[in-house]
Amino acid sequence: MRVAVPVFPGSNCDHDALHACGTVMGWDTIPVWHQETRLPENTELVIIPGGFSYGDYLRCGAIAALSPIMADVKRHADNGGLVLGVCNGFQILCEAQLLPGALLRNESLRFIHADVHLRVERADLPFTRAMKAGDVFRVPIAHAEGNFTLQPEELADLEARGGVAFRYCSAAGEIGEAHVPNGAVNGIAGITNLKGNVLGMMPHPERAVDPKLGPTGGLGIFRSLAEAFARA
Ligand SMILES: NC(=O)CC[C@H](N)C(=O)O
Repeated sequence: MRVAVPVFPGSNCDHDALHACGTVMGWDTIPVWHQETRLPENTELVIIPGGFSYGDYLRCGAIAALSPIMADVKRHADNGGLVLGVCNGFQILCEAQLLPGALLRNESLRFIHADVHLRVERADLPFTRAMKAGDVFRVPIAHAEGNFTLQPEELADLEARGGVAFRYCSAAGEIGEAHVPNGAVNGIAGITNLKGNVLGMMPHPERAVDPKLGPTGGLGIFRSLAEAFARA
């Protein structure tokens, strides 16, 4: 499987994505500077990494969404190619209108780093097919603007079409405001587009995949992608 990881000025989780996909999963993983206009030939998965692209100026992800490489990421997504946006990558995908909604400042107005639990809401996606609906996994968050929001009609539409991939929950899988770290509406931690080939999430699965470095709650997503490509 060939993975492209666009790198913007201020990205820092590109290295986590390269480690997870390259070292841990053994995939051919290529960093791509944001000024490039084409993804590498035969790219199957694009991971838009976390970080602080353009210093989070204007709004997180707003400037990166206009970077030259993003036109080719859109083409890749329009052709059904897989795109995973993590944290700042999720913010960039919303700003690029590849996903609906916006990430506002955390309700606490503070940067939060913590481990959270996520409940799988959709287990039929290329990103989740190795998991089951209702499964709970633990991954880290590290963000200042993870408070996902949508206009009420758009939110109703997102929920009705099953666009919510992951929700924050307790270790036992219970849903509720008490388990939402940032104020995100309906406890939404990750969403997918209509076709299910673009997924954005605030938590960092790519930081929880290597047993040498710590817990491996993020592996379900990478195993799902491996399965999706084995069957393709
Ligand atoms: N870890 C990240 O990608 C951080 C995203 C963004 N800079 C924020 O603080 O919300």
